[in-house]
Amino acid sequence: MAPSTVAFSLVALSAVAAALPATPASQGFSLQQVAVPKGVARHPAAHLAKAYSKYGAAVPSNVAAAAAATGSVTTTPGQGEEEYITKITVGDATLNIDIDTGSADLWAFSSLTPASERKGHNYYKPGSSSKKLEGYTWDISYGDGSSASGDVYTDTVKVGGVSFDKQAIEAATKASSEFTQNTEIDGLLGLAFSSINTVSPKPQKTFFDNVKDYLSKPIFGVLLKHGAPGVYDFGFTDDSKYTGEITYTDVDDSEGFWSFTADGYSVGSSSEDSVSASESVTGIADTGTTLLLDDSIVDAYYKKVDGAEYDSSQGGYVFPSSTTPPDLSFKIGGYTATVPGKYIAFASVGSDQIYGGLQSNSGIGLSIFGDVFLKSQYVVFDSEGPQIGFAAQ
Ligand SMILES: C[C@@H](SC(=N)N)c1ccc(Cl)cc1
Ligand SMILES: C[C@@H](SC(=N)N)c1ccc(Cl)cc1
Repeated sequence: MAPSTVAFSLVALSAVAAALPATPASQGFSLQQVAVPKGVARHPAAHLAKAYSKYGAAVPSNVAAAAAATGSVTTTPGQGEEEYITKITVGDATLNIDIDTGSADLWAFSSLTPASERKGHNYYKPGSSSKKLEGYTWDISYGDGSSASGDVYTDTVKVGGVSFDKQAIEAATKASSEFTQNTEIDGLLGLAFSSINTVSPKPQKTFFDNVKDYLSKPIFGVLLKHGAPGVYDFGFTDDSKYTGEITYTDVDDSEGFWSFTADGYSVGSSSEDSVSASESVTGIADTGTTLLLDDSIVDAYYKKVDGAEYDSSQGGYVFPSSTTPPDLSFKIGGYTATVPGKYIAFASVGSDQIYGGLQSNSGIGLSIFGDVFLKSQYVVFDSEGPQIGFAAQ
C-alpha cells in the first residue's frame, strides 16, 4: 500500500525552513511529527529539500542539514566484555539491546513472553503506536545454540535519536536460557543484511535498511572499546574516534553477512615473529560474537605463546597467566589492523590460566571477526558497495 502522502505547499514548508536552527543538526536527529508520509519518520525539511531539488533550486544549507539524519548512541561492555549493551526505545519501552552485525532480526522480550521467562528483563509492550502483523512469526537460532521466537508488530524504534515509526519488532513468546538468564540484555538489534531476517511469511527490513536512505550517508560507524563505553554512529563517521585514514575493502553480502577478506596476518609486532606469506582470512565483522574465531590462525598464533595448549575441559586454547601474548595483525588493503596481545588475554579460567580471545572456528563454516578484533578498530559499515572500512582507534 503506497504510504499516504500529504501534499505540501512550498510556502508552508518554507516556514519550517525558516524555523530550523541556523546550525545544521549534527547530533541526535529529533522528529517534528508534522504530517509526513507514513512509515518514514523524517524531518519535514526532507520534503522541502526534495522539492527544492525537484525544481532545480539550491537547497539552503540549514534545510539540507535537517533533512539528513545522523545520530549516535553509547554502547557499554557487559559482564566480562562478552557483549556490548546499547539502550534503545521500542514503542514506549527503553531496552538494553545487543546490537548484532551478525544477524538481521530486531527482537525483544515482550508482554507476550511468559512472566517467568522475562523475569529481570525490560520488555516491549505493543501499545497505541504499534500494529500487529497478523499471521507473521519469527524463529531464530544463533551460533552459540541460543534461540528465540515469537510474533511480529510494527512500532517506533529510536536508536541514538534516529527514529523509524514502522520498524518490524519481533516480540518474543519464548527465548532459550542463554537469553532468559542473561538479564544484561533484553533483546537484539540485527544490522546484518535483511536477506537473512527470519520473519515468515515475509522477511522484514533491519532498522538500518529502513533508515539508511534518510541518513546523511547510508553508513554506520562502530567503536567498541576495551574496558570503556564506545559508540554506534549512524549516517556519519566521526574522525575524533580514530587515527589516520579509514581503509575500505569490498564486502561479500551473498550470505547476508558483512563478509570481507584480510590479505594476510602476522603474529607479534617485530618482523621475525611475522608469519610471512600467510594465507588470506575471509570472515564476517560481527559485533554479536565475543571472540575472534579462525582455525587457520590459532596454530600459528599459539605456537608463539609460551605454555599455550588446547584444554578440552576449558573448551579452547588457554595459556598461563604469567604469559603476555603477542599482538595479532591483519593486512586489509594497504592497512595493518593490530589486535593488542592483551585483548587476546581474554578471561581468567581454572587455576592460573587465561582463556584466549582467539579460538578455532571449526564446524562453523566461517571465520568471525568478533568483539576481540573489533574493539581495536573504528569500523565503518557502508551499504554502498557494500564495503567496510577500518581505522585504528
Ligand atoms: C554469526 C554468529 S551469531 C550472531 N552474531 N548472531 C555466529 C555464527 C556461528 C557461531 Cl558458531 C558463532 C557465532
Ligand atoms: C548474538 C548471539 S550469538 C553469540 N553472541 N554467540 C547471542 C548474543 C547474546 C546471547 Cl545471550 C546469546 C546469543
